[in-house]
Formats: sequence, structure tokens, C-alpha cells
Amino acid sequence: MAAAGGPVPTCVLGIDLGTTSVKAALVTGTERGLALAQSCSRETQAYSDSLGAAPQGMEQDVQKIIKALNECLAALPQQQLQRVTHIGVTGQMHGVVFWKSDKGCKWSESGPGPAFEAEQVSPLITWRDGRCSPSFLASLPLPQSHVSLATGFGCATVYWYLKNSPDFLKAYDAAGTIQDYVVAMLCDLKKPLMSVQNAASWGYFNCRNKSWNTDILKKSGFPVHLLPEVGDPGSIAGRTTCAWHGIPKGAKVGIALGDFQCSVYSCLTERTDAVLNFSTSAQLTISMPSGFQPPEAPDPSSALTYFPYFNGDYLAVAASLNGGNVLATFVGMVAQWAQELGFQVEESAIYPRIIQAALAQNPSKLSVHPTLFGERHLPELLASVSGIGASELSLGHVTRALCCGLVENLCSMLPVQQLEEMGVRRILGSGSALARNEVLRQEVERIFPFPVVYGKDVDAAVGAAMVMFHSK
Ligand SMILES: Nc1ncnc2c1ncn2[C@@H]1O[C@H](COP(=O)(O)OP(=O)(O)O)[C@@H](O)[C@H]1O
Ligand SMILES: O=C(CO)[C@@H](O)[C@H](O)[C@H](O)[C@H](O)COP(=O)(O)O
Repeated sequence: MAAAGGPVPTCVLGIDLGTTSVKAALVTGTERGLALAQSCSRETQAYSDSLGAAPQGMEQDVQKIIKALNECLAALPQQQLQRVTHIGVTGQMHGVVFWKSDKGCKWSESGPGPAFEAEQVSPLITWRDGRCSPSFLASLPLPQSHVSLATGFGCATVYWYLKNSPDFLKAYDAAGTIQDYVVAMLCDLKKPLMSVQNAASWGYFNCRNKSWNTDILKKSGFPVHLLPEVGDPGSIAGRTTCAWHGIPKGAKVGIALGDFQCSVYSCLTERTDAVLNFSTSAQLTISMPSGFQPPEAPDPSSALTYFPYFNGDYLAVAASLNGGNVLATFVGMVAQWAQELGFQVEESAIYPRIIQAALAQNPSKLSVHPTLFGERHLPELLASVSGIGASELSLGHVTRALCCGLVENLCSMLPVQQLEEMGVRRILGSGSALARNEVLRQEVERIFPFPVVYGKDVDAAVGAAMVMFHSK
């Protein structure tokens, strides 16, 4: 990783507030470029009941996310945290958390120094939330955005509350993604700041003029006062207003970024690279030529979307709602069946066993179409299994077929032939679900006719840190 010219920060903390886990990475600037000095990840176990929107709701407890963040930082070496000059923050896009601007958190002395806990914040309504039905979305004003509106997008969720629980919104005067919330707490921002990357993921945002569809939103009674200010990715949001886990007061904090853009940034070096990220979700993405502008009106039936990257560039993204979350659901199902049969098996013990079992099986006729959660362009198409032969029903056969299906599903959204036509010559793999699953990696290498290079499992956090080394 080569640092840009000019005075560079010495040590940068990168944070990724993911859907399943929080990752933290300490990246140092050396004469040979940037190096990952330390990293840590902690599962958040944050899923919470969505009282108002069950069963389609998919909410997370912000207190638990911040607890996992604090545990990650407490596990990093103090002497390195004391050298941190910049903090890069990224996380799960699309979702929305609401808070009271002057009461969003409570600072207190913890072991190595002050830390904050979430206070007077709503749950995080995540990108996986399904409360906005197709008919509800169709009832909303037409956005002026190149990104099709979907359930789980921040603006769609706000409209849902406006219609179903307007008093809920009256309790808050600030909103953002979970990563915008953390930046606002660190810098004590009265008005949250949001990058173009995250604004595009909320809907009703025009990337060309970098502004919200304020007129359209106002006309329909949308609480536009909740919309954050928008800034360029890579810009500085502010400075820490106090020491934090040993990080000196005054550290520069970057505007919060999108997670898959940071995963891409951590490894993309050639325009002929495609990045395949498997985390809770999954994305297959390639960078578009400089100057590319997406079509103004999106095609909702298209599996491909264009997301803002850095410096006005765009990424073409096959963004699947089905990634590691499908494997996690399968593991949960196995644990549930075992329990119904009278056995208590920890899910953490099931992953290595199903992976080992699948490594002993070659691909078979068993075929799994894995879209348990539908896709944004095909919300009604759920999962299915076919080619079931009596001799191919072992845990290994099923796991191998599931991993194969996940990769083939992404390929159906951005086909190999299209990658070849766009000049792709290599696949860069990222995300914990890929890093921790050899069967998934084998299927990637079998299905893609390109060399595959793997990053680490804290790619987005590393990418967020790298951006700070290159920020002005
Ligand atoms: N012990 C494990 N072995 C292999 N894969 C795992 C294990 N635990 C979790 N996973 C996979 O990792 C995925 C989460 O990856 P992660 O990068 O933490 O997600 P995110 O960045 O979205 O928070 C889970 O959805 C699951 O499929
Ligand atoms: O849906 C898209 C893009 O539209 C995804 O890339 C989306 O950004 C990600 O699923 C969310 O940010 C969650 O990411 P992760 O927690 O799965 O890493």
C-alpha cells in the first residue's frame, strides 16, 4: 500500500461497523508504504426485536454495536493507540439510526481513558430490514436518483415511520448510518455529516449535484431536518473532542464511508481488477472509467447498480442480499435441528465441521439457489434446491452446493462474460465470510476463470484507514 506524497499521518485507526461484527485496524505509515500493524474484530450479537415492524423488521441494538467497538479498541495496544493521529470510519450502508443531538452518548472513564456508550438513540434499522413492502415503496414519490429505492434504505425507513409511527420520529433531531453516528459522537457534531457514498445508499439523493431531493421530500411531508449534511468521501468531518481509548484528543476523523467502497479501496490497484466481497452480504464490483456517469433513471430490474466511489468515480456493483448471512442461517438451521433432536451444538462449532465435511466432497448435481432473502431486483425470488439425489444428501454435499450457489448467484448478477468484456483480469477477494471459508474460496476459484488474490478479513477497516493517509 503506497502512501501519497507529502506529510502523512503516522498511525491511523480504521473502524468497520459491520452487520455481524465490528473490525478495527491500526495502519502505520512506513518508508515502504502502509502496513497493517494490529487488528481486532468482535461480533456484535446486536440483532434485536423489531417491535413495530415484525416479522419483516431487521433492527440492531446500537448499545451492543458500541460495546463491541469498545471491546475492539480495548484489545488494541495502548502504545499504538496513543500514536493515532487520524481515524477512518466505515460500516454497513443504507441503515438508519436516530438520536438526540446533545444526548446521543454518555462519556465515562474506562480502563485506558474516556470511552462513550450509546444513549437516547433508536435501534439501527439495517439494510436487511424488509418493512417497506413493494406496494409501500410504489406509494412513495419518485426519487431523482440513479439508485433505485429499496426497503432498508434510510429514506424509505423514515417514510415508513412517517406513515406508521409519526410520534417515533418526534423524539429525535438527528439521523445517519451507524458510522455517521460514531463520527458525530467522536467529534461532537450537532448536525451529523454524511458522505456521498452513504447518502446514495439512503435513496432520494442526486449524486450529480450532491444534494438530497429536498423539494420532492418536503412536498410529501418528509422530515428533511433529519437529513445529514453531505460531504465528499475522504474529507475530514472534525476532530475528537476528548481522548478516546488512549487516542489523543484532536485526532482527525474522516467523514464516514461505505463499507464495500472501503473493501475495494483496501485492495484495488488495477482498473482490470474486480473485487468480490463476502461478508454478511456479498458484492461483486468493478471500477468504472473516470468521468463515467450512471444513467439518471435507474432500471429497477437490473441486478447492477452504480455506487459513488472516490473523486467522483463510480463502482459498478452486483450487490447481493445473500452472502454470509445465508451460511449463518444454514448453520442456525443445523443447530436448531440438532436441538430438536436433543443435542446442544454451538453454532461456532458447526462452521468448522460443515466446512471440513464439504472439503471432502466435490461439486455434485445438488444445486442450491441461495436467495433466502430475495434480491433487490427480484424481491419475490426466494431460495430453492434442485437435483437432489439420494446419495448426495450429506452435510458436505449440501454445504458445497450452498457455497457454489452463493458464488453462482453473484455471477448471475454480473456474469463472467460481462467481466471479460470489461477487461477484468483478476479477482480480489475480501470479507470475513470468504477469509474463513475454504470451500467458498474453492468455489470462487472454480467458477471464475481469473486468478484470485485474497485480502485480510478486516479489509473495509484497512481501507477506511488508508483513505485517511491519502486525505488532504
Ligand atoms: N466461525 C466461522 N467460520 C466461517 N465463517 C463464519 C464464522 N463465523 C461467521 N462466519 C461468516 O462470516 C459472516 C460475517 O462476516 P463479517 O465480515 O463479520 O460480516 P460484516 O462485515 O457484515 O459484519 C457471517 O455471515 C458468516 O457467514
Ligand atoms: O447493498 C449493498 C450496496 O447496495 C451492500 O453492499 C451494502 O452496502 C452492504 O450489504 C451493507 O453495507 C452491509 O455490508 P456488510 O455488513 O455485509 O459488510
